Amino acid sequence: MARYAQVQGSVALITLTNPPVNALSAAVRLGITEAVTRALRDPKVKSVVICGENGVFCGGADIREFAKPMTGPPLVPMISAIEEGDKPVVAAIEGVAFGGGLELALGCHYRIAHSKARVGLPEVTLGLLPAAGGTQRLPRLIGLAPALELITTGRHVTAQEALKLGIVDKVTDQSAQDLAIQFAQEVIGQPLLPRKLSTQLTPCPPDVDTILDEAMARVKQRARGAMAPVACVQAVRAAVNLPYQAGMQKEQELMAFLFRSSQARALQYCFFAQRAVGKWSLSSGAHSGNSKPRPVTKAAVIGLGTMGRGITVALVKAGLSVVAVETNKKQLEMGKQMVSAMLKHDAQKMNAVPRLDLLHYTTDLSELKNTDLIIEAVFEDMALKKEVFKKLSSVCKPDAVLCTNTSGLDVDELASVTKRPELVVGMHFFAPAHVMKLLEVVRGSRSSPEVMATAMHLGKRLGKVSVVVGNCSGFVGNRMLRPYLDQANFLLEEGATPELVDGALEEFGFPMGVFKVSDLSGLDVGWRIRKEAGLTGPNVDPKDPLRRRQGRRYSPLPDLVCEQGRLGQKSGRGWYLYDKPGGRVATPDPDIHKLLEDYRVRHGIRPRQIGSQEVLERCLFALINEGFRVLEDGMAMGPEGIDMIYVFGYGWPRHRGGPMFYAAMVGLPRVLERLEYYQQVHPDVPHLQPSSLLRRLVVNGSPPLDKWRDFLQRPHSQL
Ligand SMILES: CC(C)(COP(=O)(O)OP(=O)(O)OC[C@H]1O[C@@H](n2cnc3c(N)ncnc32)[C@H](O)[C@@H]1OP(=O)(O)O)[C@@H](O)C(=O)NCCC(=O)NCCSC(=O)/C=C/CCCCCCCCCCCCC(=O)O
Repeated sequence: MARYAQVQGSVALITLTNPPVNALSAAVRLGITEAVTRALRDPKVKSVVICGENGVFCGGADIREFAKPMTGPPLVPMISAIEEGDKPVVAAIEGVAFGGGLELALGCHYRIAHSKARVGLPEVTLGLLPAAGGTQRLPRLIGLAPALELITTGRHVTAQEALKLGIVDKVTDQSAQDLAIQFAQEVIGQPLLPRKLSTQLTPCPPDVDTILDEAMARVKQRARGAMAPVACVQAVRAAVNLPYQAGMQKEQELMAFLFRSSQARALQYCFFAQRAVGKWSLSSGAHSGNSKPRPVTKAAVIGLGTMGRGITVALVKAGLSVVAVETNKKQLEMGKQMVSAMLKHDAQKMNAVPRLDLLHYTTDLSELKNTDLIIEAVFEDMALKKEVFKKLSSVCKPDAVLCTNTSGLDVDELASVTKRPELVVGMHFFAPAHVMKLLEVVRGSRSSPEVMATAMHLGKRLGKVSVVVGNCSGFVGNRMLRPYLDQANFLLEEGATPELVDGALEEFGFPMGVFKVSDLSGLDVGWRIRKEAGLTGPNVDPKDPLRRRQGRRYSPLPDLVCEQGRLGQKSGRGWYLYDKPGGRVATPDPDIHKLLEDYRVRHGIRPRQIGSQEVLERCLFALINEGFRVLEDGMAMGPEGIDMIYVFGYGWPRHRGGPMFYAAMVGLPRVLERLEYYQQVHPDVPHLQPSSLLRRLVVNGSPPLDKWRDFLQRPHSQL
């Protein structure tokens, strides 16, 4: 796992060999330890170079090992032995040096990086801290403020920035390994002590306490309950206040606390789940490994509303040539201006030139003859979308892929109006589409494996986390949202306020509670959907009482709020009050409290005290229950897909792993017991009826999440 060679007569070359990222597994650590001992003992060796095979230095500790009992030599003494040795050691960094990989490099006396290399300490994103000396050596090397920023955010830096910060000593466009070997010979005999970071003091500005206090306040505010960033600041504080060995002791103590935490487990689960969803498979046997994507060089977007503009920007940023179609001339002009502005803004941030040359605007669908893939993003109306698809089917080349950005309409119904249903697929982006990482790729019953591969591959090019889902109403994300929203409204009826419900959800870790999100999105969106579904407005069955629709409990509260012209942020009033239309700062509104009180009086509801626990259980367990139904219905490949949808699309706190992971952490028997309880209290809410899959899992001893698939009834997959 580490190769040893002697080169140029006196240089020992140690190469990490653990593809694909040379993670520091037990075997690699053993290999490095043995190789370093050999090099330090061999009198013919005067200096050492450490590098990684296949153009990657090291992706850090082996994350898969964290779930198992530790074996092999520990990292800390391994790195100390390198630093303490009396021969200069040079790290040759190609590809990446992340986490333990950078800590290994910091234990070396010199670091040389390839110009395309990136370095960083991303442990915080895994619920950990850089506990192989990273929190003690990096501040000593680059100073307090930059070290705090890198360690608490896990941000990756380019070789050029690493050079400026002083993390690396040289950057080369040639082979980092060759330069390191040459450099290792040049530094033989130079004093090593100043290069041993553990012997140095952290450079301290006079306002050191202020810097640390501000950093702590900042991470607490951003962390939304995540513990690792806070522990990172505490560890870096030790690098300032304590001698190196005591600082290391503090680093280990903090790591021991984080290492076994549920947050670390959740974040590490997310790391692997994010990668797992890219490896899709269909019930037909087609999968990401055997299905080839079609080449896409020219794409089109139909409709330049909010979604269409964001999708256009995302495509151009990925280097695709894009035809943007908008039949309404005024809307086209407005769209054009906004797309250009967004592209210019992004390019400015990255010091690049906006690729406006990749764009062509038109009102004419017949200009799509040569496009490889078209994304329809017109108004969410089935009749309109069908009309567009019919036209696309006749004007586009026969093998062009037709995608819809619908957020929940039937993809098969759209495919049925084309002459190529096998080339139709859903690509459900989330607003703003050029920013949000999530993409639901919706498989219609006739979507071909090739077309799935094309959509998934395009998602990857756009930098999205793409998840394959089945074609059901609302797909996965929005389908699970409905019971969550319903419960939030029912809680208002029963005695809660918007700020009480939102407070509990924000305390849980959501960036915004459900009512603030609704205000942000615009309350009229849901109102229109409810009208179309016959839940409110003229199509309501006259026999239905006000708080009952289609055989189940219904809360008309959101409709009443809309009827008062309170449409959310855009009108300056929604569930909250804003300082002006378009204002962002929500304040609780006495008028809403009055509306709720009057409503309860009118309907004879005695308000009761509602606590955070009930808010969380009712909102989150109802959502989770629908997640089990999604699995049972075969609409998702597995719980990982659902979790990634919620983490990347709906603000579910990553340190809680996603709803299905959270359910497993809470304990499935507990989730089942609470759902049964609430269902008894609210028998007219079918969403609270526990799913059969949840019951089956509990009966079978609550197996771990990666075994849930074994308990699905077959044939189950709609994918
Ligand atoms: C940028 C990457 C490296 C590569 O990206 P890309 O090219 O796109 O490829 P990927 O698809 O992401 O990855 C390819 C496959 O490799 C797998 N992978 C990647 N990195 C790792 C890794 N570090 N470990 C294991 N596996 C890894 C990945 O899953 C893919 O596999 P597959 O194809 O899906 O099967 C990118 O991958 C990346 O960013 N990787 C992660 C980098 C990272 O986060 N590194 C930090 C790791 S944590 C670390 O280094 C910690 C160091 C401190 C060590 C402390 C030592 C532990 C002390 C224990 C304390 C004990 C307390 C005990 C208390 C008690 O007693 O209870």
